[in-house]
Amino acid sequence: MTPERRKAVWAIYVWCRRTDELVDGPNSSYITPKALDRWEKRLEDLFEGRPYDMYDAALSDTASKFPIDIQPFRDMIEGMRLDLWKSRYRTFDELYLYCYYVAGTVGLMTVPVMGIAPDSKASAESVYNAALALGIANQLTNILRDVGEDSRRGRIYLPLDELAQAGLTEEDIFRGKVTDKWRRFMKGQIQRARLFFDEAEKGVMHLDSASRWPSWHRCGCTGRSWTPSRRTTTTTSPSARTWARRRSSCLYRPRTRGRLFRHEQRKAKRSRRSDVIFFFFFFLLSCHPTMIFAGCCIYSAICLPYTCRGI
Ligand SMILES: CC(C)=CCC/C(C)=C/CC/C(C)=C/CC/C(C)=C/COP(=O)(O)OP(=O)(O)O
Repeated sequence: MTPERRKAVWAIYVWCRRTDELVDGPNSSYITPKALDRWEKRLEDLFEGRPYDMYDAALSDTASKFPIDIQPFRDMIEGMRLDLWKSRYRTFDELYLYCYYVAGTVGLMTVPVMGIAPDSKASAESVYNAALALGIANQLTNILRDVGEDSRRGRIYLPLDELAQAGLTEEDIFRGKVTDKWRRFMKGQIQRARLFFDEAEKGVMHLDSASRWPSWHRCGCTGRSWTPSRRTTTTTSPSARTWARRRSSCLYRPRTRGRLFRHEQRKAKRSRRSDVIFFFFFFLLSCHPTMIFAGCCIYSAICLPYTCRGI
């Protein structure tokens, strides 16, 4: 990513982190809806070029350089408002809305910074939808990872109607006992999160090429690596997290990368083919002792640069 875009993404990240800290951080017990209203007023001010502090100034600067819209930022604050009073989600629709507020919005905030590839034939809407899906997928994954932690705070972010259909109760969640019913239920939840990752992955290749790598990383490593993990269906312990992270770096990277950058793979294959042809040519020349020097010169002057271009 270009340094300017990187700074802009940091500014967005810092604002999101601070917003999240309001309801999840050490002072969260003092946060009231009024405090969130003040935070929203501060957001409006910084979008109008009146930042309160240097972190706001970073986002204010980003808003002046990139076509970011204020609405996803407002929506994220709305998600924090929800977190102040809501600790149960009756259906997936309710949960989806929460996921949009607290995570899908991040996708919408970042696409204008990352940029859409100039040669992309995809509509802007489909790229934004993919970005939204990446946020939802990550939030669902976090929810599945943190069931134990959330339940200790009295929160259940799993759709209650689906829990009931699986024959599970709130008590089962608080007890934290892993049963076959629980495993079956989690498998279904994981499958759904993976669908959102699939949706997101389709959009990454339409991003500006300089911005694809971090998005792909979020699709393939930090998020999705959790979802196929069997261990996450049975435990939410820190060791399982470490295990899943390790797994993500060795298994998921090559597979997803292969899919995302298929055209780059084809390019590399073409380059390997030309490499073989040139090497053969070089070999023929080198058969005669007087031609070894000439062969080296021809190879390094003509063939090598041509071969490397394709990589
Ligand atoms: C796919 C396309 C077209 C674009 C990508 C656009 C981007 C970068 C979207 C990012 C969406 C995203 C990853 C949102 C994050 C939401 C989330 C759940 C954050 C939590 O982050 P963690 O670091 O996992 O949280 P913890 O601190 O709880 O571990």
